[in-house]
Amino acid sequence: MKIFDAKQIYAADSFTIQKQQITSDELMERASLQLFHWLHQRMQGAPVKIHLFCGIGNNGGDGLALARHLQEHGYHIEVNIVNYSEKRSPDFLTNLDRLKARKIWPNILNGDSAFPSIGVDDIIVDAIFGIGLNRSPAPWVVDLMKNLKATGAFILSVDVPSGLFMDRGIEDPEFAVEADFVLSFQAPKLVFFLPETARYIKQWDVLDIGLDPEFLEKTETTYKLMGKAEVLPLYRPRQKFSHKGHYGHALILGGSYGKIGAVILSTSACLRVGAGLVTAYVPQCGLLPLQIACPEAMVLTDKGEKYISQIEFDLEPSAVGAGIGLGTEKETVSALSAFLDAQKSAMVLDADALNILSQNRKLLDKIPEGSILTPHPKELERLLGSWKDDFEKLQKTREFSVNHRCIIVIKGAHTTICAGEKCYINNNGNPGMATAGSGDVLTGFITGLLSQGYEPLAAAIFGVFLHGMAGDLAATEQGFEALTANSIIDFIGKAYIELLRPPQTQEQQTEETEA
Ligand SMILES: NC(=O)C1=CN([C@@H]2O[C@H](COP(=O)(O)OP(=O)(O)OC[C@H]3O[C@@H](n4cnc5c(N)ncnc54)[C@H](OP(=O)(O)O)[C@@H]3O)[C@@H](O)[C@H]2O)[C@H](O)CC1
Ligand SMILES: [K+]
Repeated sequence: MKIFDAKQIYAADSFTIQKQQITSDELMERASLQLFHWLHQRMQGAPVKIHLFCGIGNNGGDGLALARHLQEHGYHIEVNIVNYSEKRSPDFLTNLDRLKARKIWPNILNGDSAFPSIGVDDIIVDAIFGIGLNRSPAPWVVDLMKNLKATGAFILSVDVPSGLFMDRGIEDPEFAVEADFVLSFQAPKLVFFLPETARYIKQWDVLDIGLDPEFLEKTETTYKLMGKAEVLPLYRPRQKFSHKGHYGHALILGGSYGKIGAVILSTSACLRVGAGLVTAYVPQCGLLPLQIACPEAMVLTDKGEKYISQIEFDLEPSAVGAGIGLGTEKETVSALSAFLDAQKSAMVLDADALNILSQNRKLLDKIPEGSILTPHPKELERLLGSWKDDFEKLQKTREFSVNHRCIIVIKGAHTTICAGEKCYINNNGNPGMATAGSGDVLTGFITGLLSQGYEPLAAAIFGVFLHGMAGDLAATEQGFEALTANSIIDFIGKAYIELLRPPQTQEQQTEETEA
């Protein structure tokens, strides 16, 4: 699913208005009717008080139009206008007149107004600011936002939580509304998935307001949300008359004294994602544990007892995943440097391999083209330097990806894959996966996919999605707390099955609900 920026949404608005020969007011009416239907379907006329807080722009206009539909259907509403500017938009004014014609008189809230009384079981509709926010809200508006939160009532935000910018971070964490639910028009917004702003959005849904489909199709976006529709076409089915040689020979390279477990996790993940053959290359102390834990894998040992000091082997792996538990000893750095000189095809670089690259920046030029780097945010910071907000972080990551011709997988709640100027945001996975070794498993998955012939970007996208899906299936059975990295490996088979399961027909869905 594409994630459009504010400029593209405004452009889609104007294009739609022109092509469909409608007025902007009609578009607002569509938007507000969608909001109303969503609410009405869930509330079924329940006598809960709904407090609408409307700004003076089009987001506020949506709120006013929604108030009218709610009132027409007998809902108990109270309308407040957050009067932060005198520049009221024409469609806001039209909807204000329509409300007044129905004898609904909104409270006008200014800096010195008392905050209306709201019960904890009431509902708040937040239509203060939409995608048009371009400066921090005035202190009294911030106070009002704090008061909304303090009521404990359910907050439904229209389009975006008020106070969030679409292209930069906020100055202070209190400058935005924390929404329990966001109803976003046409497409989700980037801020829903960024670590600094995602906390303002507990849940979200998209409302289709009929923006021109052709325009949306043609408009290229920097960000895409990964879903089954994007991931499934990447799948490479296994052939009936194939043998293990068709699925590549992957090499997992890493480990040091006390960190052999990481290699075990990566190696078994690589096997279980479908690699034909897997060899682990480890220091000598890793031989026994690996042979016992992963009997299907082969093991090659370095001459170093406790850490890798000179990478030498006599095989031509179809994919390499390096860095897990590697350590950053001086000899290991030289060994990795020499290895990178010889390695020509795209590989996966993780953990200490990334730390070594950050500390020895000359090595960055040796990264084979198309390689996949899988940093967690701290490792990313070591590679890129610090950033002022998530937007700058993503911009720097994209630049790094272009300059070093590699793919970067930023691990996190919404793992984000940057490949050149394009980024793909993952939307599955769960907090149970924030556990030791989860990243080692991901490295194993991506390496295993590369070895089976997936293109680097496809391997990264497919691997991240399957990893999240396996984690979700594991969490369903085990809960968040008991989930370990091994659980993710154990559920990879079910994740494949789930991914490949044909969509249910309407009849099957009904049968399931009735059962
Ligand atoms: N296609 C769609 O998705 C549709 C969306 N709709 C809704 O429209 C809003 C966007 O509406 P817009 O009027 O452009 O912007 P806002 O309502 O967010 O803001 C209104 C104006 O407020 C000014 N502004 C910005 N920041 C501040 C601030 N901190 N303090 C005071 N005022 C501020 C700014 O104007 P200025 O000229 O003063 O800079 C804004 O323009 C979208 O989110 C949807 O809810 C349509 O209803 C249908 C189509
Ligand atoms: K809003």
